[in-house]
Amino acid sequence: MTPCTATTAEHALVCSPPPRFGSGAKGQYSQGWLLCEMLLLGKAVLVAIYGLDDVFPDTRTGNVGLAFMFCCILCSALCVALETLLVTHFVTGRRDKARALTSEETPLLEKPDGVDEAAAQQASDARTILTLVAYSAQDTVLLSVAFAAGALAALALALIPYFTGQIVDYATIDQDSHAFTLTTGKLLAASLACAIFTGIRGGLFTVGITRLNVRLRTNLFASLLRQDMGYFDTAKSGEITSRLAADTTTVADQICLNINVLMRSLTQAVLVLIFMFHASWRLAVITFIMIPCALSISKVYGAYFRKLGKKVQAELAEANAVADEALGNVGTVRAHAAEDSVKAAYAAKLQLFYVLEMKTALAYCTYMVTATFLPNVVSAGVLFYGGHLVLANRMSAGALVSFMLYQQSLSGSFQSMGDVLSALSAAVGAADKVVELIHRQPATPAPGTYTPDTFAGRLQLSDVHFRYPARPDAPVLNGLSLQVNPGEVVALVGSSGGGKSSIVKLIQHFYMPSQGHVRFDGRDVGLYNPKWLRRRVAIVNQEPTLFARSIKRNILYGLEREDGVPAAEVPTQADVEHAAQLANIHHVILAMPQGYDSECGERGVQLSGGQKQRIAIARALVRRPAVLLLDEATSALDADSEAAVQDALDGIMKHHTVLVVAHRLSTIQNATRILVVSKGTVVEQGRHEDLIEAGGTYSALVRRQMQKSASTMSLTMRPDQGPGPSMFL
Ligand SMILES: Nc1ncnc2c1ncn2[C@@H]1O[C@H](COP(=O)(O)OP(=O)(O)OP(=O)(O)O)[C@@H](O)[C@H]1O
Repeated sequence: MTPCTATTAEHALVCSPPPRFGSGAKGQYSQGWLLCEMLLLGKAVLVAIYGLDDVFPDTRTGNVGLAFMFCCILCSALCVALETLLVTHFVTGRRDKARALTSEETPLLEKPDGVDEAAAQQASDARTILTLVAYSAQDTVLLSVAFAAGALAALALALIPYFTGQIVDYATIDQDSHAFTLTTGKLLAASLACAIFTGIRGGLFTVGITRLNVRLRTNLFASLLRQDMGYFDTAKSGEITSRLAADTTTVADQICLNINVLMRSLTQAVLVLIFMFHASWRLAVITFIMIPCALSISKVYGAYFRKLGKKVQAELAEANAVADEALGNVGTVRAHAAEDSVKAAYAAKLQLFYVLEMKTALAYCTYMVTATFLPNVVSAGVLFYGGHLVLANRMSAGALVSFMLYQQSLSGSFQSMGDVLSALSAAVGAADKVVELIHRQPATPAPGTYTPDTFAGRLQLSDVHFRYPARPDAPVLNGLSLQVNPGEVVALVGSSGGGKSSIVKLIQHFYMPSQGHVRFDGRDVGLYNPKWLRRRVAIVNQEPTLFARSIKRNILYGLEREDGVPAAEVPTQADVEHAAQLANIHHVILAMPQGYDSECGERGVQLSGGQKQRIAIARALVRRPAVLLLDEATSALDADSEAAVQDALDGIMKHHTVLVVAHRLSTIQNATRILVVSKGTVVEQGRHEDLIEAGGTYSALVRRQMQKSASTMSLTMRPDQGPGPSMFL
């Protein structure tokens, strides 16, 4: 019966103390460790069961026996160290990969030491822990039951050595077969109780982990959706999804599992200590002094080893940088016949890495000798003194066996607590990023709440200056002013990169101008309730995005019950079909086998570009908006699709207030006003004819496009189409 079995298994799962790397190394280390322990335990049991007098007839021989045991332990420790040295060599590659991953996950480990930084880190850790506690508080009952089950399991576990000692006494000294059988039954009952409560604890914690995981994901997702567009411009999408997909699970798993083990080890240690004092207070005091000494040595070594690990990692990163640079520019390397110098540079970096790794291996070897030897020294010391107590009839042999088992269990608990605490701090480091993101406040102020009874849709931009947060040094709009009155169709034209789409984004309040105002009906766009406003100001983007759902649900996107829209306000099937008719796509949808229920596929891949765009137009129109923002994009469409989209837009523009980023001459010709945008300002405005007559930027733009169009006309023009409508500006 080994009371540490559960500890060892769980320990291996959750703890990542610095000196143990790679499952192979850890496995072999554990085997060697177990061998030593079994050797020692075997001796202890032998000595205790048969009585020191039988095995070693007198105290002197007993001492010789113990000296022999010390030799055995030392040999075992050396064997383990040797084995470790070899394993260190073999697992070097795997370990560095693991380290690189760990450092990527927890860059706080890589930050330079500094008082301010350390204080900030502490504050951030505290906030992370508080957040996680707050999230877990919702499962107080579940977790309390899990902890109670854990405590009962620890109690039952602590009883096992106690009964084992009694069994030894009944079988050897007292020779009481009835008590022997009864105690064996008790031992089995304690084992069963321990197993059942361990199972309950494990199951409940798994439920807790999953619930925390779901809660973290939900809150993180909500926080991400709340963020300003500037955040998405700078954040890497892979990183964001990895936070959501991997980090949340890691955090929930690591934190819960480590807290679970910590609580269990703590309870176990307390109970074991009580039993130990009960078995022999003298021995308990000795153990209590020796175990922390042994653990302190491990701790000091751990810090040194981590430092060494960082250096190794830095060296490896430099070697990788040399390889990356060479492989990323292999053509240049070859063209300049620089292969030899690149190889030499890489080898030099690897040599530095190798030397450091040798130091690491040596340090690891030393550690293993100490770490293997010291616990056994503790055991041997306890056994030596305990043997004397037994010889002096101050303690029974069974109590000594119990004590030895408790001592094993206690050092296991201490070790496990130390490991779990360091693993917890790493997990808190990983959680930091998730919690930080959950608490991140968008750069834009809180959404407005204004929902007026009437909305004419008068749009006004006055003296707007703007730079994207991702490129704060590049001004995009420089004091731009414009007005769109209800019923007007205003077209924005100008060369690419002039800032037309940026104007549309500001009107949507995706970004805030650094200076100036964007207003609807005289009120700042940010004051309006965004949900309310999105129904009154609709957009058709340059590259409309459809989602993997039915056509009907794509048209209704954002207007369904799940979006918080009251049932009475959700557009009906008739509304959807009407919008599709206006968008010139109804007949196409009806021709599909499943009509409005036809799937669009991921990003709308099952539809053509023109169909996608017309569905996006229907999506805008189903809102019955007061203002339509159109960022025309027809350049990617073939002539037929373009004509279909254009027909739809022409129809719409007659009945709406429209601000259109125009690429077609037909749109521009019909516009109430044309604004020519260049370098972030309106350089010309007026009707088509007036601007042509003025002979400025606009007329030059039209002339240039006419020439370009004439040269490609035969490819892009339908037979019934003149050169005009298919022009792109
Ligand atoms: N998200 C962004 N982050 C940083 N800079 C951006 C971003 N979007 C656009 N820009 C930059 O802002 C400037 C104006 O871009 P914008 O898309 O508004 O021009 P445009 O007139 O609509 O061009 P086009 O007609 O080609 O669509 C460009 O220099 C562009 O590189």
